[in-house]
Amino acid sequence: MNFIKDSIFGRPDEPEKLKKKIPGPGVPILGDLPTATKWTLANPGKLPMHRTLELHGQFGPVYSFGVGSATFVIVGDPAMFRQVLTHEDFQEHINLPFLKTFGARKGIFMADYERWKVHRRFSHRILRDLGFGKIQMQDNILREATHLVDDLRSRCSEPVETRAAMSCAVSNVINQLVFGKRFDYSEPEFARQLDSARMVTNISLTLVFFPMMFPWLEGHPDVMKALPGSASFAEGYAFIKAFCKREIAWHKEKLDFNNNEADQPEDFITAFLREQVHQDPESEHYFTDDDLCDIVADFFVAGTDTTAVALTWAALLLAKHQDVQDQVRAELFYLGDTILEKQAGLHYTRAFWDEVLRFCMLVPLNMRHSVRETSVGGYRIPADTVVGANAYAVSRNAELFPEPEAFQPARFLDAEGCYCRSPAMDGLVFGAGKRGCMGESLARMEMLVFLASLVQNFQLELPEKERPRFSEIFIGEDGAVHQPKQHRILFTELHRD
Ligand code: HEM
Repeated sequence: MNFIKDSIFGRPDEPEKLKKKIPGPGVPILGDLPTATKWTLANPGKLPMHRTLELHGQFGPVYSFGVGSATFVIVGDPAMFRQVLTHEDFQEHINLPFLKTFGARKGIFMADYERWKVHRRFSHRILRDLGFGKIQMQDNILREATHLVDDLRSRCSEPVETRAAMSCAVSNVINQLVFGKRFDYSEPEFARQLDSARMVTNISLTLVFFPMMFPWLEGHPDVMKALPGSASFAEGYAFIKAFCKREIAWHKEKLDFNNNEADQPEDFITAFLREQVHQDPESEHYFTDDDLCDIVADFFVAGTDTTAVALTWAALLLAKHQDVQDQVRAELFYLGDTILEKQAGLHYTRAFWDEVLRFCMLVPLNMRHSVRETSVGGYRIPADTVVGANAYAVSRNAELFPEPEAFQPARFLDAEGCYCRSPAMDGLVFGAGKRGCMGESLARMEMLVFLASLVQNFQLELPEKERPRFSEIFIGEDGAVHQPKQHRILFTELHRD
């Protein structure tokens, strides 16, 4: 029994160890600011996630640094990583003052604990009723895949910026689910929507961390709004909220609340509004229109660029590794629309996806905060400490994943070529525990269907011009999601004989 408990939550820490100071970089008073600046200047083009790995090697699996009044603890050992994600002492996401400044308080991601609990439970129920993550969603995704293929086919003569194409397809799946409609890829309104999602996802880490280091900024929204990257984030977020508000108003207008026939609501907003009329507006758990707007905005932001960027990485890796592309295609080429029913037998494709997600690490650092005093790895963690579960360090752990910098889908296959899930992948990509990703099953479905539609219809290649840039493209860019640098891929149509 103790063994099971320890492997899930980690081993209880011995009291005498808890007195140790957590090692880490930095100098007295100025903290990590000079050391981080020196590293950035010495490593142009590299990202903070790369530094976390170096610090992990230098200081060990738990290290800490301070800047301003904030202390950050970063945990990169696999068992401790899972402890941070699943233990109730770390069940809250970090307080992100900049998000609150721009009005994101009532959805799921940033809601206070009590509100989060109600919103998450309720949203889960609605999504389940809408067939979320189940085979019913398949039709929506398959339909969108045909639009994606048509779009790429019309642009076969020249290299295509993959991320933009993937964003259209992925976003329309969320649009169907949440708003009950899809957009034509050429609609200007849709382009604005996608630009806005990108402005939000491309948020600079300065904007994320600076206000945490200098909390007095929270009382000075004007200064916060002047920080670098803030204008673009604010513009993107305001557009998404305004769009969600318009959609809610439109749904309210057309919805017939007296018609109880509609047991099977067609989208999230309709289901939410139907529930709202049965609630007592005086109750503390009453769902307001503002709650709905923020929840819907959370789904839109969390569900668009994450999956689109995963597909962009996958396309890039297929273009780079033609042998891998051949093997994925061999498994998917003749499956047509039956892909999701057959997925259990798609051994190479499942291994491919695990390796893509391990290799590119979309969310390298999963940030939580300690809700009470606790401990990790023998160190005392005071209440209200920001604790980062370093998924990137786990993904580069050579004991778990030999030659971690090599892209090798076969590492997830056994000697017979059967897919073999590694327990080390648990929580690595989608988080885990009560705060784990709400969209994992949908994202996995989309990744599989859209990937199949690409390899069934096109040969993917890196254009000559992009080849020398490969390592630069690969180091990628920061933001809420780790993404490859902008690039283009050549899609050549395949003909079935
Ligand atoms: C490849 C695609 C995706 C990746 C890599 C991803 C990753 C993540 C991660 C790492 C978290 C934080 C988990 C934690 O703290 O343990 C998260 C949270 C979340 N994700 Fe995703 N996600 C993806 C797709 C989606 C989709 C499609 C949706 C919605 C439809 C979605 C909705 C959410 C929401 C609402 C949360 C906040 C959960 C909470 O705070 O309780 N995600 N996601």
